[in-house]
Amino acid sequence: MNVIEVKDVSKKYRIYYDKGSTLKEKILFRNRNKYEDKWVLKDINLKIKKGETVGLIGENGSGKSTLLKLLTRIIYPNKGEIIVKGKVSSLLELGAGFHPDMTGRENIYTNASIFGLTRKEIDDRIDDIISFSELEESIDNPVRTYSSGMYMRLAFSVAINVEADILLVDEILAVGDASFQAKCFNKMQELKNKGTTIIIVSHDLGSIERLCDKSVWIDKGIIKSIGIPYDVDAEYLDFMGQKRNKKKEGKNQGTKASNNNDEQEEDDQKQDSNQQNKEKDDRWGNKFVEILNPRLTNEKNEVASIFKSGEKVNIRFEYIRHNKEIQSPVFGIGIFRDDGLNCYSTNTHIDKIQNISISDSGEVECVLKELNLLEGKYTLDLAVHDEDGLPYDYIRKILSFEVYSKNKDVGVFRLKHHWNIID
Ligand SMILES: Nc1ncnc2c1ncn2[C@@H]1O[C@H](COP(=O)(O)OP(=O)(O)OP(=O)(O)O)[C@@H](O)[C@H]1O
Repeated sequence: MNVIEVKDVSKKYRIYYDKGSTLKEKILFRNRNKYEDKWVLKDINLKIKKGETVGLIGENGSGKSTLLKLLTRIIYPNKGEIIVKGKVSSLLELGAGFHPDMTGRENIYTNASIFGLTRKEIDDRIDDIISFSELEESIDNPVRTYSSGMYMRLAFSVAINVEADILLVDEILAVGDASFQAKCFNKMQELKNKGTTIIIVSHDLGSIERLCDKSVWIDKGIIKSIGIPYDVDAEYLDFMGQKRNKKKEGKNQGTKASNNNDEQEEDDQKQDSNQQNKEKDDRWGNKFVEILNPRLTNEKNEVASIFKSGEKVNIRFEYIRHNKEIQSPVFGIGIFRDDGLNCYSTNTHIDKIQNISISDSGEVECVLKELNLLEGKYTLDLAVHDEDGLPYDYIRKILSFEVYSKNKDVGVFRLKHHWNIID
């Protein structure tokens, strides 16, 4: 049975523009439109069954909270229809609904009564609510004296103790300390097991995967994908990774394009002097063979600096031979985590690549079939040297890159594995 049905729902906000504060501005801008309509949700269709736990994911400003507010009926759609069957409890804006001058205890009574509990029902539960919030010592102080974490504890404790059929939660797991977050998570798991329908907005994809049966990815006000969290989250992460790569590329091109002004020259000079310092500290060797134009490319053969864990990555660079006597140098790579840990290093000698014969110039590629590093920031070292390690060109931290992952395992690498539980 569907307990929530969202049918062709669109929502717009009206944004009013200031005509200016001075008389001159008011006259100048008198014909300016007073407002603009911004559609933040467009033709949303969604069905949620009783007992389902659904995660709403998406970039900042994509419309997730707006959808939750529509389900709570704090706001209404401009188009379409929303059907919600059952008692709804919600935890949206932090502490919304609390009166700052009332004590924690008084706020529990008013807040829980908004969710439809009678005074007797609240009396029966108040000890549980206070105990879950762990606010025994400050429960009789006005809530304006509470920290944001304390607000959240109180709000969550009320929201989960009103025995609603549907619980709507916005980003709860981002607030509060780790132990309270874990307690909230367990409580939601408990409610889920009891059959409560839960819709949760979160940027913590790991929690969504552990808790939810379904993920809904909202992008710029439309539903981009619905399905098993594992799949939808992966699609979303891919999309975000590609977007960040494009942004970075754009920025680089922008810097190159605006080469003519003084500020840019100053920046270039700073960069040059940084480069010279870097050369001193991070580059050494006799340059008999020189490394040039290093880059990392992704599965699509595009130059990139952000990769999904497990993705195929090619390390590429060119070389120029300045000393013709060098026939078969050793090429090497080293990957370091941002805390300096050497995650992996190898070279053509270790890898037993025989009979390397170079020309005056050429290109080298090291193909990493699966970059199974865990999420984090990394740098790359490149080297070309002779068989005894005498460096021709050794460059530390020549490139930086990031790895993102939806897996939350800990360590350096993701080792391929599976589990067998044997009786
Ligand atoms: N009251 C409002 N008036 C005008 N615009 C609003 C209002 N509330 C939200 N918006 C705009 O609507 C869009 C969607 O906002 P919403 O809060 O739903 O996004 P979100 O996906 O929950 O983002 P986040 O992950 O940052 O919480 C944003 O561009 C936001 O600026």
